[in-house]
Amino acid sequence: MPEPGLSPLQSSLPTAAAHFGAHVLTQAGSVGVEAADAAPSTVPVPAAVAEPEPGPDLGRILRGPSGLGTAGLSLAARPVEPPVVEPPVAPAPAAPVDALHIPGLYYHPVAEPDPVRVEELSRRIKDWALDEVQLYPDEWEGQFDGFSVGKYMVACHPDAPSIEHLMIAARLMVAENAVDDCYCEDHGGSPVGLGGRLLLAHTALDPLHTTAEYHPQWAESLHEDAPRRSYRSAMEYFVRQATPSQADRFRHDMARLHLGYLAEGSWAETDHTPEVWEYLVMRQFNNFRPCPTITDTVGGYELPADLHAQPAMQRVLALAGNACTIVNDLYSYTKELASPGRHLNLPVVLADRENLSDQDGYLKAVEVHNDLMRDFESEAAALAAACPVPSVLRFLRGVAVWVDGNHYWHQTNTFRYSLPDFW
Ligand SMILES: CC(C)=CCC/C(C)=C(\C)COP(=O)(O)OP(=O)(O)O
Ligand SMILES: [Mg+2]
Repeated sequence: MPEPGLSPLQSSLPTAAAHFGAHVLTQAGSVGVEAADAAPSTVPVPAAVAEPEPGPDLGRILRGPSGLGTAGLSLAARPVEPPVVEPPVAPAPAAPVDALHIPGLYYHPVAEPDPVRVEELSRRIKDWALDEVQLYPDEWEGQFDGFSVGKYMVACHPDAPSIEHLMIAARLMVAENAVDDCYCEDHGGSPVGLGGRLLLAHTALDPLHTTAEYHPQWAESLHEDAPRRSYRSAMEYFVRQATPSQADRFRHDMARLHLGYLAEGSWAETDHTPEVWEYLVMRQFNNFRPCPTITDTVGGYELPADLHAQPAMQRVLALAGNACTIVNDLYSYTKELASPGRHLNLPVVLADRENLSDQDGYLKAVEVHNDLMRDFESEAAALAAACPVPSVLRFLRGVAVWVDGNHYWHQTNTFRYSLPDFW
């Protein structure tokens, strides 16, 4: 069951996010107030967090440019704060009933995702998959529906101003899973030749620039299989909505993801079980990170590149992605045990490398997850206090909501996941 009480992140972010977020949402789209209300951001807020001095680099960015005629460009000085209005106190959402429960797992229940949005998004993403990218043959329809990407993305992006913004996230989520399933895992994937396939697919995100003679062959190749068709199309929609630096951020995160797939594949090929820390390295790359880091694009605003690049923000993003990904290791444990070959996940590696029983390996993985969650939350709270810029606060809130929505999707996806009998 979830632990009671406010996390450091909940204690410091919600008020700020509600104030600044509501402001930005109003600018971004018509459903702003409703969307902001749907986020679990209305918990009571205790006393303000003490503000540490920003480091020299962060201080410089917050002060903004200092040359002649730049007075209006300072991030810190920009008069964007609406009047402070305390949000209404809503009851904390309860854990869903017909769902999987991992005893001792630290997580935050979310409000039930808006069913109207879920239905509309589910309909539109299926149309895209079938009509625009010919994603799957008829016999995979049940698995596509059972994945419930509509519910997933509505839970993770309650502040999206429109269904079209949600479609940005949903297309990428479907495409990322298509590449993982078809190139790496159980829908025809294999470590053999993986590097070449991933590299060519990566150019659907980060295009080839070459001579007129060779360019057409490359362009045609992007239509040759479902992973490339879906990456190409999802990216085309994404870059229309994203700023150039958001697109660049995404490409970098996807390159990280592909590097992680390659390490996982090479260990599978040689039947190598990594040390626990080595596994954690691989899983930091083979990771959900590209999903929470588009929260600003999906929300209709931008976290400036300089603030995204801050080491403190990078640490928060890595911890959030790692917590999300170890959640997957816990919920997909039985699915992966049943899959062909030996599938690595944190419980399996812990049991092997630390000579633990399967049960103790699993229970230790729960602890590792909980530590990652707590570190994510305290580092995000510290960053929010050090850098109370509206876009930073809203972005941190968006990442936290993504982490919670990701947990919710795993916990409620009983079509895909089940739990071991360890308790
Ligand atoms: C959505 C996205 C960026 C996916 C990339 C990698 C991925 C599919 C995961 C991090 C989930 O892990 P896993 O491959 O183990 O997924 P399942 O356990 O099969 O659900
Ligand atoms: Mg898994």
